[in-house]
Amino acid sequence: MIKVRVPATTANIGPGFDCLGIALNLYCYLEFEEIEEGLLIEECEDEYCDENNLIYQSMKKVFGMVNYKPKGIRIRIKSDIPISRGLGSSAACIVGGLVGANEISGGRLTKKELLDIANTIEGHPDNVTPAMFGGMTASVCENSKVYFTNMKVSDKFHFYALIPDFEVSTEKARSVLPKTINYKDAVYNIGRVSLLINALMNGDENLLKISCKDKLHEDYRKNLINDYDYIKSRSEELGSLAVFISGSGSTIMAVTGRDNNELEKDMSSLLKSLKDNWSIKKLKVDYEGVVIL
Ligand SMILES: Nc1ncnc2c1ncn2[C@@H]1O[C@H](COP(=O)(O)OP(=O)(O)OP(=O)(O)O)[C@@H](O)[C@H]1O
Ligand SMILES: N[C@@H](CCO)C(=O)O
Repeated sequence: MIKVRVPATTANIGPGFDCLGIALNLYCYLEFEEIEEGLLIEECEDEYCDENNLIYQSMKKVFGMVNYKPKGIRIRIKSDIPISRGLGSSAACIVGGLVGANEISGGRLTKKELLDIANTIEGHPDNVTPAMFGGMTASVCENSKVYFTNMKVSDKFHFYALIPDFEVSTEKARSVLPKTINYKDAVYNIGRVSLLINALMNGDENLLKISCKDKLHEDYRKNLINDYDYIKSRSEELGSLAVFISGSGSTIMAVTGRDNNELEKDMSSLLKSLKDNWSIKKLKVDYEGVVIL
């Protein structure tokens, strides 16, 4: 039996739409086994418990590429990554499925080759790259190949995920984006994402404050997240250096410059006063990416 652990990921990080992502220490655990026949998916939510399951569909891509025909497949899912909350649950399924299938079929593909397949399935590389390799990654895709760089985030920064009980699917969150953007907005983001990478690596708090801002997706998506503006402004008042939509939402990510117990306490009581149920999770950067346990 093969056991795989895949980290959650937060993508975009403000201005880095579809490019920047960070792996976090919240995990999806998967077990894989070749069985005599059929498809057995254990501990899976009913709506995902069939042939269309994203983990299984990802496995089939690897089997097809290396021409391996398993008799049957058993998958067990134990995931702490909430679904459709902007913490990379789909990337974790894809990366986990690809790595599991590669192990079952004799380990013929490299991690880099698996990343290229993962990106094709997900449609953008910003979650699957850190899920595969860990750390903070900047990635782009050219001719179906992912080119990326892997970086360390300064230990100075702390990540607080504010996770609501409602989902926002990536499909929905992409459907509200405009078809074109204007030059000014593109320039706004290009400058900021360049500075943001530097700020996160070097622990530059002032630069983080200025650079973690976005004009390409936040304004269009925030209406899908109840109380977004209120939570963001209160969180900034309480000492967050940056507050952004994690991936395509619905989670809101707050970054602080120190271990801020006060912020955690104050944010918890603020979130309790809202009409939806929100939880707050303090997360660290994961530097391992997917691992075979
Ligand atoms: N534990 C799971 N079991 C089965 N399928 C899952 C699981 N987690 C995620 N999925 C699949 O991933 C889809 C959710 O992907 P979606 O892109 O909407 O959200 P996300 O990946 O959590 O968010 P984001 O991409 O913004 O970080 C589900 O509809 C399902 O197909
Ligand atoms: N970059 C992606 C991340 C979510 O999958 C988006 O914002 O749509």
